[in-house]
Amino acid sequence: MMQTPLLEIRDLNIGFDTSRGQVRPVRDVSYTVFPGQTLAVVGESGCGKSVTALSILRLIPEPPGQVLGGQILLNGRDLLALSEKEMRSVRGREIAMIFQEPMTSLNPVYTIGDQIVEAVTLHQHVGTKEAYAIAEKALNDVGIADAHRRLNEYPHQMSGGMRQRVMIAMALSCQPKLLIADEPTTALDVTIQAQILELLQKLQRERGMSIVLITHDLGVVAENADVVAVMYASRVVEYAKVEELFDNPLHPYTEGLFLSVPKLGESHDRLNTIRGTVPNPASFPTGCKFHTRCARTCEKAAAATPSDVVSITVEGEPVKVLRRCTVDEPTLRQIAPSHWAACHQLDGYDKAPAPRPSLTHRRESEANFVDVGGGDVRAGQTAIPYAKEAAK
Ligand SMILES: Nc1ncnc2c1ncn2[C@@H]1O[C@H](COP(=O)(O)OP(=O)(O)OP(=O)(O)O)[C@@H](O)[C@H]1O
Repeated sequence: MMQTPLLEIRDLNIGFDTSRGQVRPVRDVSYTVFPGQTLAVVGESGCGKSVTALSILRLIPEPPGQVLGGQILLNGRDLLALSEKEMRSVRGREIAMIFQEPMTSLNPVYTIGDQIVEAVTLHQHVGTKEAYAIAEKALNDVGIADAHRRLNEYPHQMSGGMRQRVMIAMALSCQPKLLIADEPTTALDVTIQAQILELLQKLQRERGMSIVLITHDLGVVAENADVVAVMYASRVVEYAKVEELFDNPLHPYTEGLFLSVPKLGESHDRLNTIRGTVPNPASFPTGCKFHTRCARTCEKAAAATPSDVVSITVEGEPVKVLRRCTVDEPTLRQIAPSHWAACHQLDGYDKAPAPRPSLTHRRESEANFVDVGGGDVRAGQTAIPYAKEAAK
C-alpha cells in the first residue's frame, strides 16, 4: 500500500531582490519525502539547495527573499499558508534543522543543558526538572558519555564532533518528524563525519524520522540516501532512487559529478572536473542552464548537421553546442518508474546503463517512490511524483 508523503515540495519558486534586480535561485523545485526516508539534495555551491531547505521552515529573509509560487506540504498542510504563530510550533516540534557549523545554533554564553532545556520547554509542557531529565536523555541518545556532567558545560569546552552531537540532541529533543540536515558533517574530519552520519541513521531507524540531507558529497549520498534530487542552477535536473542514480546517471551534470569523484585503484594525473563554474543566478544562461558546461551537447554537436549547431564562447574559447540546448529549457522527463531527468539529449542514455561510478550505495531501500505510470510527462505537467497521482 502506498504511504502518504510526509513532505511534498511542489513547483517552488523563490526570488531575491538585489541591487541588480530580482534573482531567482529556486525555480520549479519539487521533491517528495516519505516517512522514514532520506532524500539527499546534491549540487554545487549556489545551486539553491539551502534556500529551498530554509523555505521549508519559512526561514528565508523576507525581504529581500520572496516565495513567488509553489506549495510546501507537510502531511498535506501547506506550510506557506500558515501564520507565523502556527509556523513557530512547526519549527522544532515537527521539523528541526541542523547546520554545518554547530556554533550557528549554539549560544556560547549558555551551558548546553540550558540550551537544550530551552528547546524542550518551548514545545513541551514540562517542568524544569523534567526538562533537564529529557535533556540528559537526549545527550545520552546521541552518544555523549557522562551526560549529567556535560549538561553544565559550555559549547567551547567541547570538540567539533561533540558540538555537532549536541546540536543533533537539541534538534531531536522534541521528536520531530522531519530533520533537515544542511551539510551536517562538512566541517568535521572523516572519522567523526562517519560517526555523526551513523548516529543520524540510527536515530532515524529508532524514530521513523524522515531526513532531507543537503550535501555535495556523493559518498555521503551513497551511504545515506534513499532518493536523490540533483540540483543545478536553481532547478532539479535529475531525481531518482539512489540505486537508479548510481547505476545509471542520466543527466550530463550528474555524470560529470560522478566522473569528478576520485576512484580507488585508478591513477589520474588530474581529476576530471566539470568545465567552468556554476552560473550566478543574476546571469543564468538561456535554454538549458548547463549547456555552457555540458560535454554531451559538444559531443552531439560534433556529429550534428551544421544548422543544428551554434558556437558559444566558454572561458574565452569558442565551443560548438546544439542550438536547441541554448534555446529551450528542458523540463524533468520520466525515463523509468523511479527516475526523472531534465535533458534534451537523453537518446541512447535512457536505455543503456552509463559508465558505472565506483561508489556503491549501501542502502538497498524499500523506498517508496510514487510511480506516475512511466513515459514522458506531458508538456506543462509537473513531473515529480505527488500524492494525488499516487492516490489514483
Ligand atoms: N539573502 C540573500 N540575498 C540575495 N540572494 C541570496 C540570498 N540568499 C541566497 N541567495 C541567492 O541564492 C543562491 C543559492 O543559495 P543557496 O545557499 O541555496 O546555495 P546552496 O546550493 O545551498 O550552496 P552552498 O552549498 O554554498 O550553501 C545564491 O547563490 C544567491 O544568489
